[in-house]
Amino acid sequence: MLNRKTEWKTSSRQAVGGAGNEPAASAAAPRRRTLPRLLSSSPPRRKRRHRLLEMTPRSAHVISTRSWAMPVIMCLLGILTVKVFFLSRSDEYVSSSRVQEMVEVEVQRRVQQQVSLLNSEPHTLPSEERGPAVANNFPPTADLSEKDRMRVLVTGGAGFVGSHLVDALMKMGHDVIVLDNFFTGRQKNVQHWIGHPSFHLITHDVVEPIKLEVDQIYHLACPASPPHYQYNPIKTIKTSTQGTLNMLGLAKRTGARMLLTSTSEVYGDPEEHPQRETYWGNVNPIGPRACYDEGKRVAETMMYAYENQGEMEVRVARIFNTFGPRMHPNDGRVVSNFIIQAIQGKDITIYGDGSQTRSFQYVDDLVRGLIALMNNNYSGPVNIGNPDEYTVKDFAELIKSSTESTSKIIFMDGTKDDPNKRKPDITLAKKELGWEPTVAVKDGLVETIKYFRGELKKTGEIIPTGPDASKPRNFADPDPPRQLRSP
Ligand SMILES: O=c1ccn([C@@H]2O[C@H](COP(=O)(O)OP(=O)(O)O[C@H]3OC[C@@H](O)[C@H](O)[C@H]3O)[C@@H](O)[C@H]2O)c(=O)[nH]1
Repeated sequence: MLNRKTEWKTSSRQAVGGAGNEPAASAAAPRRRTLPRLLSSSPPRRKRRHRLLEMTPRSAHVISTRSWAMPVIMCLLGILTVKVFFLSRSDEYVSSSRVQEMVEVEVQRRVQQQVSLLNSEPHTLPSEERGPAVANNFPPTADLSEKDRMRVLVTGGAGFVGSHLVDALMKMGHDVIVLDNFFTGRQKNVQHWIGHPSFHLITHDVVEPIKLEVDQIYHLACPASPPHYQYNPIKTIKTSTQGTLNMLGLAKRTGARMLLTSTSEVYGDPEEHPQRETYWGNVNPIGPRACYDEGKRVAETMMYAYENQGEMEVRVARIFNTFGPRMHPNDGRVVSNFIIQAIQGKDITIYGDGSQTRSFQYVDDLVRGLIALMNNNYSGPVNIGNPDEYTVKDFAELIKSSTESTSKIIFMDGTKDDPNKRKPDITLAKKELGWEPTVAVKDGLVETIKYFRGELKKTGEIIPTGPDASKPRNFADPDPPRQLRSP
């Protein structure tokens, strides 16, 4: 050992010194070697690798002095070669060319599958390929001529009213485009049209602009139930203002006629009864309902400003309380709450003393009214509602008897700025549109109760959305209250 070390030291000195009898080179070499040692105990990795690869006279000398190293290295190489040979024959070993071959085959298989899907008619595909969202049979649609068929946009088309309007337009034979951000809308409301060549569903928030080619626009998008629109008042205002501006911009660019679904809430807590379209309303501009009421009022203002300035065709429907199948189980409005409570034997909750009045129309009548207004020459605002007026207390009794419920009717605190009375004057709609409601409230209730019984069967229990859900959203808590989530 000692001899070898000495031999190595001697030979390394010989190697360095022997490399050059020039003094400059031999003086510089020790300085280069000692500097890294000051910084670390071993030389840097890169340098070490470099030294191994470099065949300097010193390393050549080291190899030559370790003559036993060569057979060991050869032996190791031999073992490695044998191992690679056996591995390549085993099942676990897959060469890179084989991997590439397998990938190509798989890609080809998938492309062929997609091409065959595209070539088949959507309604003839086996159900497992279509997925659960596509209906087996579409409802029948009219075969309109190219001249009569229109591209109709329905914003909020997956909502309660929107989806019924979509049904009517599809059945008439038009091409229908639905825009919905699914805040209160549900895909299942329009599921029966998915896959139909004339139906297009786009997930989109009207607060953002969109470019489409359309002939008519029904602009419904906006939460309409008090707990929903009060949940995020700023968003409600943006939807009615920015959303309506975006749709007006689209209408102007395409030359489409546009209908805004406004509301009886533009009359606020009315001092005129029943309300005619000429009444200017009584709205608290800073109350909890203002985000919706004032939002719709300014939306109406924008519609007529565009009409006056832009030579556009606009229509405004002031919709009164509406009910029917596809109302959201967490809607929170009086019809859905009372039915849900009654069929589950829960307390029927009246806000206030129940003397306030409302007039209820069935959704089919509303849809007929909207289509009549859109396709009529009259362009001023028109009330669309059923003048059949009830106190909320009488309405609770009606629901209780219609459902043969054992529920108790209870009275809770009234809500702020709740209008005391509401009933449409529909003289104008009768005269200009030849429209009036045809479905009696009791008949409409039969269908609606049947629908909610079906929903209850699917979900087991429905917890009605109470007045607490109306509290504006706290921005520190981004999680929506349970009542606003889809069941
Ligand atoms: O559980 C309930 C729910 C509601 N109510 C009361 O029932 C009356 C009707 O309330 P709703 O929530 O159904 O609807 P509102 O009439 O207040 O607003 C509606 O007006 C017309 C539409 O444009 C809108 O859809 C909506 O804003 C109110 O007096 C309300 O306080 C109850 O007594 N109990």
